[in-house]
Amino acid sequence: MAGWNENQLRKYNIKLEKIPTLQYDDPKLDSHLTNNYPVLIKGSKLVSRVLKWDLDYLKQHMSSVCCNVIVSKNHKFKYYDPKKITPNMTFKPISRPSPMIFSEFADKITNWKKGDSRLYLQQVLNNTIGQHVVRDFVMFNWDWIMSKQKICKWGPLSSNLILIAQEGNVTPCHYDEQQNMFASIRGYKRFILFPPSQFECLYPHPVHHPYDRQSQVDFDNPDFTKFPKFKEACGYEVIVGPEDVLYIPMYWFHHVESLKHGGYTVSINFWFKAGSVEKIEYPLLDYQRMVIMRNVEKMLAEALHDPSEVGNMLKTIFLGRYS
Ligand SMILES: CCC[C@@H](CC(=O)O)C(=O)C(=O)O
Ligand SMILES: [Zn+2]
Repeated sequence: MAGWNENQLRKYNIKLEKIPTLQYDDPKLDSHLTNNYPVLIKGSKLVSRVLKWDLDYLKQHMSSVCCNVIVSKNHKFKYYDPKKITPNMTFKPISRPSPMIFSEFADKITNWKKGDSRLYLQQVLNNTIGQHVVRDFVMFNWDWIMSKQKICKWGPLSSNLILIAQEGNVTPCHYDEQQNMFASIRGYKRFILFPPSQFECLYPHPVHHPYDRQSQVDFDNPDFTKFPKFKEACGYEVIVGPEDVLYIPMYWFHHVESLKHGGYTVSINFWFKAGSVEKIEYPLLDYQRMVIMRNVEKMLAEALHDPSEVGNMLKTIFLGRYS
């Protein structure tokens, strides 16, 4: 008996495959992780000691903590890097940060009405969030996840985010440059993942754009004229429920939604820096090709001293010579 059903999922016309599910102690698990292949992991008890982290409990223990909350005029919370907004740019994001204390966030989502702006709490778990929550934090199954970090030769744990989303909230398709072990505490989230090899179908914004790493394609209303190859995208879908852990390999695109009518969701992610690559092997891995493309964009912008000239120079290099 799954705790969710199909009509809680948003409708997209994208071809979808399934992601494998393995027990935390399955001998096949490590080869998925070391080969940067997504997998849903059951039974790890990674966050089982904090299943009590619901709004009431957190209101009790971190009510006056100021948290990073994103507010959106619609259901999409598309991340942007404010440091990449330049003075001569007209950039009007739909969602924006609106820090508030936890009790205010809890009250706003409890009393939310259709038409109100939506909220998404995305707070780094560190010692500013109060001793009680920090004490719970140490009760994660660190032995297990650190054993995976070691086996996979990932870099250090860079951060944990606690994520509290309203039902129906969407984090649009994007990729991260870190390995991610994503744990669900409350509610169900639907993930649609795409491998780095589908870069050409997902059209991420230019590296210097505030929406760097985010797909330009609006899944709710794809513009097939501007993004024709999106028709060829083939996603890998998985529903992540309480106590499940999803491994999201670095550079894999992912669209994430908190199921409609499922109540608010509470999740924790574990971002690990990429490990250092001992020796480059050929043929290159698809994620390494994304790293190269990012470096070309960065180097050109640096050399030209103007990110807006990068496109023209790439066109000059390519048209009639490589096309
Ligand atoms: C800010 C991080 C949001 C998260 C997706 C989600 O749970 O909405 C994600 O994209 C990730 O963990 O990488
Ligand atoms: Zn992400």
